Amino acid sequence: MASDTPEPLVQLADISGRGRALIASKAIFAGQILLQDTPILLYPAAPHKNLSSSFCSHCFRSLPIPNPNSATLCCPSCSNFALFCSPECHSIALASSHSQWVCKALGLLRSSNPSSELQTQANFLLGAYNLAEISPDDFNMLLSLQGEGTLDGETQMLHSFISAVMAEFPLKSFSRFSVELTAALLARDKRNAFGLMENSKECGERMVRAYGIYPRASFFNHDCLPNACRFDYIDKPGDGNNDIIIRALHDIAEGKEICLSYFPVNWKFADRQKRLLEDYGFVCECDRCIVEKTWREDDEEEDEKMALENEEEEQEFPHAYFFVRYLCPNEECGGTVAPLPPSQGTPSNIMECNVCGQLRTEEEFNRDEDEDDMVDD
Ligand SMILES: C[S@@+](CC[C@H](N)C(=O)[O-])C[C@H]1O[C@@H](n2cnc3c(N)ncnc32)[C@H](O)[C@@H]1O
Repeated sequence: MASDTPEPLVQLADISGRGRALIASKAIFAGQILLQDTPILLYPAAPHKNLSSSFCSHCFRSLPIPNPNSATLCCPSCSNFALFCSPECHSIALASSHSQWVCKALGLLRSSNPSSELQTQANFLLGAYNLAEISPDDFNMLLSLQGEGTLDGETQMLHSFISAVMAEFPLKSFSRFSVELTAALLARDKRNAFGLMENSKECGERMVRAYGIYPRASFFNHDCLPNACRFDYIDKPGDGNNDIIIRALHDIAEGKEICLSYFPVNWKFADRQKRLLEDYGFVCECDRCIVEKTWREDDEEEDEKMALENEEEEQEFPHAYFFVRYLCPNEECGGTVAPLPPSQGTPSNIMECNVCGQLRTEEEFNRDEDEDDMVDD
C-alpha cells in the first residue's frame, strides 16, 4: 500500500572528519522545509535584567499582560517565578518539569544568585536529570548526541549543588548520576543546544529566551557559508510553537551535505574560528575560511568590501555573493534570509529573515540592500 508520508528530504550519513551529518536524499529546492524538529528538552536562559516580558514556564510563549481580575496560573512551589499560559501547560509542567525536587532546587538556585552562565547550566542539568526520571528514552537520546565532558571546577560545583538536593529525594534514576555523567551532559548541551530568541524588536538586541535540545536537528554540521538556516516561531499560537524549522537557502543537489551556521553569518574569521574551536572542538576549513585565513585581520573589512564591489575579486571570493543574497539588510540584525517554501512547485519570491522576521519580496530585499550600501559608503 502506498504511504502518504512524504519521503524525508534529508538522511543521516557519516562523513570522515565531521562525524554524523545530514545530506540531501533528493534534489532540494530553495525555501523547502528540510526538517521540523520538536525538542526533547527545553529550559530557560537566565532572566534578562532589561527585559520586562514574561513567558510560559512550559511552552515558553510570551504571556499576555495579566488581567487584574483573572487568576494567574503558577506553580504552587515556585509561585510567580513559574507562570503558565494555559491550564494544559500548567498541568503538564506540574507532572513533569515542576516536580517537587526540581522546584526545591530552583528555589535554592534563586537564593544563591549565581552568574547568568551558571544559572543557565543549572537549569539545563535540572531539566536533564528530570528527563532521566520522566522519559528515559529521551534521556538516552540526549546522551547519544555529540560531546565529550571535562571535569572542571564549574562542573564539580554544579554537580555538588544538584547532588545535595537529589539526596533528599532518592528517586530511582538518581542512582546513576556521577560527576562524570554531569560533565558528559554539559558537553552535550554546549555542542547541541539551539537558542530560541527573544523578539528582537522588543529588547533591541539578540537575546535567548530558552534553549532546546532537538535530537534530529543536532546532526546538522556547521559551515560558514551554510546552505540552510533555521527558523523558530516561539510566540506563534497553537501547538508546536517551540519546534524549529530548517529551510534551504537555495537549490541543493542530491547527496550534498546540508549545513547550518552555528552563529550569525557576518562574524569575522577570527571570532568564528575561536568559537568553533572552544565550543565545538574543531578547526573550520570551509571554502570561506580557506579564503579568509589569507586576509590580514585589520584588512578583513576592506577585503570583504572589495570582494563585493569588484567582479574579478568576486570570483576569487566566492562568498561575496552569499552576503548580498542571504544576509539580512537590516543593520545590526545579522540574520540569514531564506525564501518561503515553494507553493505547488513554484518558487516563492518572498524572503524571510530568521532573526528579525521581516518578510520582503526579492525586489524589496534588493532595494533595502542598495540603501544599506549607500549608508555604508
Ligand atoms: C551539533 S553536532 C553536529 C553532528 C555531529 N557531527 C555528530 O556526529 O553528532 C556538532 C559537532 O559536529 C562536528 N562538526 C560540526 N561541523 C563540523 C565541520 N564543519 N567540520 C568538522 N566537524 C564538524 C563537531 O564535532 C561539532 O562539535
